[in-house]
Amino acid sequence: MAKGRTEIEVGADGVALITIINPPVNSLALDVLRSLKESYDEALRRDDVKAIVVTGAGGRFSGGFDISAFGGIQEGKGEQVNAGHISIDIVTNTLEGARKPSVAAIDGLALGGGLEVAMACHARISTSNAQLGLPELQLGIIPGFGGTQRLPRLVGLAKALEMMLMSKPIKGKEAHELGLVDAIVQPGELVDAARAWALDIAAFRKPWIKSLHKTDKLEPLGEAREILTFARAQARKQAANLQHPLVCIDVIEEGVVSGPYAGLLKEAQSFEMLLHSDTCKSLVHVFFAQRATTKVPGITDLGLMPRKIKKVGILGGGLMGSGIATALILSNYPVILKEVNEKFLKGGMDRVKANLQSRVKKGTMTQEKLEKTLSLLTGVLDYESFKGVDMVIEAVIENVSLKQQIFADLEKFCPPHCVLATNTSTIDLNLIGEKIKSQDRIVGAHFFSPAHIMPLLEIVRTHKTSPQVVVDLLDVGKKIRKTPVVVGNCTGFAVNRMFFPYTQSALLLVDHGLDVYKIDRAITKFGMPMGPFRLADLVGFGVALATGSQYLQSFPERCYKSMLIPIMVDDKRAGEATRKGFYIYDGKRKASPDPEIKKYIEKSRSMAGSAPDPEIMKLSDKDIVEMIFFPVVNEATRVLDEGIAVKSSDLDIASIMGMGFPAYRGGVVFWADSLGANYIHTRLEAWTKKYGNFFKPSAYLAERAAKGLSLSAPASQSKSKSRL
Ligand SMILES: C[C@H](O)CC(=O)SCCNC(=O)CCNC(=O)[C@H](O)C(C)(C)COP(=O)(O)OP(=O)(O)OC[C@H]1O[C@@H](n2cnc3c(N)ncnc32)[C@H](O)[C@@H]1OP(=O)(O)O
Repeated sequence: MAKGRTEIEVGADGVALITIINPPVNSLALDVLRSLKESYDEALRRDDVKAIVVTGAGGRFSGGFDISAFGGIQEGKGEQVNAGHISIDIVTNTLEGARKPSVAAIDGLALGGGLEVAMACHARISTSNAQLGLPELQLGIIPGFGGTQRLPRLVGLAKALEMMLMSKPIKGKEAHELGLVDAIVQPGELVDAARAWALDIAAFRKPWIKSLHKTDKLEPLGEAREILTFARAQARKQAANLQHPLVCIDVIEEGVVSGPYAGLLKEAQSFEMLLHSDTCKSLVHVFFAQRATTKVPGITDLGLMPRKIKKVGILGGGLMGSGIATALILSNYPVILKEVNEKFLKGGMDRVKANLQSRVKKGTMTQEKLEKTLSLLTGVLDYESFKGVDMVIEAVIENVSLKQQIFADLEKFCPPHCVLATNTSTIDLNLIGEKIKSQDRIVGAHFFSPAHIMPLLEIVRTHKTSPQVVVDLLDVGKKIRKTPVVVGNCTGFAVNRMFFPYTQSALLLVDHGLDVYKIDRAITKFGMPMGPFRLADLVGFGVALATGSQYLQSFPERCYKSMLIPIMVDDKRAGEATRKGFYIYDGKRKASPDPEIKKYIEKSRSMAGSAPDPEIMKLSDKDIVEMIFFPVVNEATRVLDEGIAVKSSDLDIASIMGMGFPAYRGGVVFWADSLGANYIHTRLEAWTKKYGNFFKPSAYLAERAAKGLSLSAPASQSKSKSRL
C-alpha cells in the first residue's frame, strides 16, 4: 500500500491545485514524492493548466521527509532513498525548472523537506502562525532537498545559518519580514490568494523567481566568509563532538563560493554520508523515543479520556513548588499556592514572579502578559480553598512524616476526584500514602529543577494508582510542554535510581587514586553538561548525603560509600551554595579547581583503606567514561528488569532530559547497545573482581550478554519478566 499521495484538481481558472496527503503531518514519504512528480507532470502536460498551487491537507503543508523511513535506509532494508536524485530531478528540475509557475500555500507547518519543496516554488503565501524551518540538524543530517542553497538566497546567510544550526523554525509573520514568504493571509483565504498569485506570475504581473538563482540577499563574499568563520567557531564551541553542523557550513560555503549547482551536488553527497552516521541513528531514535513516552501499555490503551483539570493546588513555595507553579500558570492553569506562614508564602510568590520577570528581561514575555499570568496565582495559608482543586502537587521538603500528615489533610479537604500528586524525588510513594484511604489517587509528579525550564516530568505510579489518574497527569504534563515518562515506584524511581552510581563510581575512582578534575574533564568531553563533581557541587552536599543514605538503605549490597563528602561537610564545604565544594566559586559562579581538596581526599583514602592504584591512575578518558557509565547502564538494566520502566527507550529519554546524557548518543541504553551487552558485562565482571560488588553485573545484563541479545530487546525475547 502506498504511504501517502498527492491529489491534483484543476479549476476553471486554470490553476492546478496539488495537495500533499499523508496524515498526520503530510510527511514526504517516497510515495508522496513520486506522486508529487506525477501530479506536476500532469499539470505541465495539460493545456487547461496555466499555473500550479501546492498545499498540504488538513491545515499542514508538510513536516518534511518521512523520518520513519530512515531506519530501513540505514539498515539497507526496504527502498533506498537517493536524496541527490530527488533534489535535482524532482525539486530543482520538475518544480523549480517547470515552464509553468507554482506557488506554495503554507498553513500549519513547512519543515525540512516540506519547506524545501515550498522554496522551489516561485512564490510562497503563508498564514501568520505557520511554522517554517529546516530542523534537519536535530536529526544529525543536513537539509537534503536543496535547503542549504535556497534558504541563504532567500533570507541571507546569517539568518539561514541561525535557522539551520539551531533547528529553530520561525513563524509565518517573521518569514514574511525576512522575504522567505511573499504574503501573509488568513487561513480561509490561503488557497485563493495563492491561486491568484500563481496566475499573476503566469501573466507576468508578478515576478517569476527561482530561489536558486537569487543573489540579492547573499552577503558579499568577504562578509560571507566572516559569517561562516564565526558560525564554525560557534558550532565547535557548542557541540565539540558533532560533525554535521560543520558539514552543513561547508556545504553552504560551497554554494556561496562555487555557485548553487556545485552546492547542490555537495549537499547530496554530504546528506548521504550523514544519513548513515551514528549521530543520525541516535538522534532519529531519540525523535521517536520521545514521542513514544506517552504510549503506556495498560494505561493509555484503555480508551480513558483525561478529565479536565481546572485548578491545581501546590503545597510548598520553595524552589520546586514555585517552579512547578510557574510552569502551570504559564500554561494557563489557575494555581493555589499554600505555605505555612506569611514569610514563606511571600518568598514563594516572589520566586514565581522572579521566574516570570526573567522572561520579560529576555524579551520573551511582555509586562502585560506577566501581570495576566501572575493573576492566575493565589497564595493561601490554609486548606479552605482546596475544596475547589482538581489536582494537588505536594512539593515540601523530603520528610516522610510531614508528607504523610499533608496527604491525610489533603484527603480531608480536597474533593473526592482530586488527583493527589507528590513531587518527591526519592521517597517510596506507598510510604507517603500509608495513612490515607485514597491510595488509588496517589501519584508521583517528579519535576526536575528548575521545574519551569527542565523538560522532563517523571510520573510515578504505584500498584494502586488508578490508570485514570496517570492519564490525567499525562495530559497536564503535555499541556505544560513537558515530556512525561511513566515509571514504577521504588527508591529514586527511574532517573535518580539509574544515576546514583554515577557519583558513586566517581568517588570510588578518586579513592583509588584518580584526580577529581580529570574525571570531570573526561565526562564533559564525552558530552555531559558537567562532570559528577561539578554536579555534586551544584546539587549541594546536603542533598547528596540525604539521597545517598536512601540508596544505601535500599541497595546496600551495591553502594559504594566514600567518606569524602562527609569529611568536606565537616569542614563546612557543602558545594556551590557555600562557594566551596570540589571546586571554589567566585561571585559569578565560575568554578575553579582547588588544590586544597587533596587533604580531604587523602583522609578519605585512608578511611577507606585504599592506596592509589597505578592502573586507575593511568586510565584513559575512554576507560574513565566506561567506569563511570557502565554502573549506570547496569542499574538501568535492573530498572528495566523490575518493570520500573516499561521500555528501554523511556530510560533513554529520561537520561537525556533528566541528567543531560548527550542526545546524539541516543540515551543510556541505546549507547550501551552500540557497545554491546557482552563487552559491558565482561568489563563489569573484571572490575567486580578487583574493586568489589559495586560493579557486579545484574542478572538481566548477564543473561543478555550470554544470549547475545541487545539490552533494549523486549522482555519476550529473554526470560526476564516485568513485575509491574
Ligand atoms: C531531505 C530533507 O531535508 C530531510 C527531512 O526533511 S528530515 C525531516 C525534517 N522535519 C522535521 O524534523 C520535523 C519533525 N517533526 C516535528 O518536529 C513535529 O512532529 C511536528 C512539529 C511536525 C509536529 O509536532 P506535533 O504536532 O507535536 O506532533 P508529533 O507528536 O511530534 O507528531 C505527530 C506524529 O507525526 C509523526 N511525524 C512528525 N514528523 C514526521 C516526519 N517528518 N516523518 C515521519 N513522521 C513524522 C510523529 O512521529 C508522530 O507520530 P505518532 O503519532 O505515531 O507518534
